[in-house]
Amino acid sequence: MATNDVLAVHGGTPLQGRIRVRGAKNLVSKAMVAALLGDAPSRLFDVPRIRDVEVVRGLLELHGVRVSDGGEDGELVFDPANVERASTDEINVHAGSSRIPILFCGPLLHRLGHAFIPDLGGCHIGPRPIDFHLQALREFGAVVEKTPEGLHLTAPNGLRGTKFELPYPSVGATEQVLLTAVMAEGVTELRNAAVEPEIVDLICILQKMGAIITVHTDRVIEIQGVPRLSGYTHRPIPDRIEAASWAAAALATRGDVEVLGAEQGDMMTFLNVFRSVGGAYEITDPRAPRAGHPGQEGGIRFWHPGGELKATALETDVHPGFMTDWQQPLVVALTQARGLSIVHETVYEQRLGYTEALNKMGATIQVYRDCLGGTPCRFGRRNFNHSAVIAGPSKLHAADLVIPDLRAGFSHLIAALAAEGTSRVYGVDLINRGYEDFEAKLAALGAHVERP
Ligand SMILES: CC(=O)N[C@H]1[C@@H](OP(=O)(O)OP(=O)(O)OC[C@H]2O[C@@H](n3ccc(=O)[nH]c3=O)[C@H](O)[C@@H]2O)O[C@H](CO)[C@@H](O)[C@@H]1O
Ligand SMILES: C=C(OP(=O)(O)O)C(=O)O
Repeated sequence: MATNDVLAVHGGTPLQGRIRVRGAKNLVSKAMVAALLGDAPSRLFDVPRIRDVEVVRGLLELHGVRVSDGGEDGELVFDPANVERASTDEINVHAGSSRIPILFCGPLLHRLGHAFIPDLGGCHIGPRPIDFHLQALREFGAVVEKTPEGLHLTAPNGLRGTKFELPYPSVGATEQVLLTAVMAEGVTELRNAAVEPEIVDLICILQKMGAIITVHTDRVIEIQGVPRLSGYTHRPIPDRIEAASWAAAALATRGDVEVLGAEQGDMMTFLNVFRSVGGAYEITDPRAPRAGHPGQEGGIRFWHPGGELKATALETDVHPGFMTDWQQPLVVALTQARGLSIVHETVYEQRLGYTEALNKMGATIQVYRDCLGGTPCRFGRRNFNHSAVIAGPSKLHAADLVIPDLRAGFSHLIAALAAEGTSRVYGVDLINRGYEDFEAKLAALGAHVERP
């Protein structure tokens, strides 16, 4: 961590104002990988300036893809005319920085017959194995060799469509199958697929490129391989995790924040919980114009309507359930709710470690190994602290905090903003991995923060 990687946060001021979210971190980076599959340039709008985008851009450029800025702010153009092998040393510069490199497997195997994948990064919220990815790739005909420097993959007999059932609806493994199956020979049937909005948007992109993908009921996706794909032009779905994070910040600080660009459809489950704990929101998107504001850019306005927040019980789950990435920011707001809130984290086994820092600030959160929810999950009886009981309301006070990962980091930041006094938050640069210009946005919302 750099010595200046610290933010002094003077808490106690409600966040108020407007900020804007752009393309979703969890779609944009995959859309960039999809551009590798085309035989013509692709154009992507609303690309946020975040670390994951830089990493994927770097990897694409190493593989010969020309990446340039388009005419609009946030527009990137990818020209895959000269895709080529990159050296393992150069690729390894990006080792440990993101999870996206694993999705280069299928596209690179199609384009080059070989792929080298460095060690993955991403948030430390559980072991995060890639066994489903590798199993699926082997089913397609890939040969995977694990070496100390990373993964080498080849496809000596090409890639062929297959029938594959995921043991759990993994987002990344579903994307792996999609990005591989679209140009594999024959038909692929994927069962127990993830159907997150970011996946549906990736399917839209692939369809624009010429892919034939059918989403059946019951998490079944069928892909008919095609011999060539063209480029795409696409404006991605907005970042629903960032939008929910600002919503949680508004609630925890008793503030009022309009998130321009946020969309109701992909946030319905979050909105229901937000309202049931006592938060207020208004859909201000252009499809719901307000009198006197015709045609203005809209989104969702979130605010604390006064009075006390109410405790709730929630379980994180795959879509359409309550997203795991919403959990950490929302829990900070739950420390301000009267009564006992219960959170059962069913997607990652180790996503509650950040609650220790909240307790240090005055919160009362107890974590449990048991499944404290209606649905027993994969982690029950496996010794993982994956349920939490939050007793509130608690008065939060300032503390020195070290950011462990992206969403936990944002939750630390919200807690510092809601707390009385000045906190020092170390390792804040990690937040740039998924929150564009977060310091400028904090300033726009009236937060008192500074780099000491
Ligand atoms: C870059 C990106 O899009 N990240 C998102 C993506 O992560 P990511 O795609 O890594 O998450 P997955 O949906 O794959 O993981 C879900 C669960 O499946 C397990 N698993 C996954 C793959 C595998 O091969 N074996 C295995 O056991 C994981 O350890 C985890 O417990 O979806 C998660 C779930 O919505 C989000 O929290 C992340 O923000
Ligand atoms: C877990 C997350 O991301 P990643 O998969 O990139 O680590 C996240 O965005 O909250």
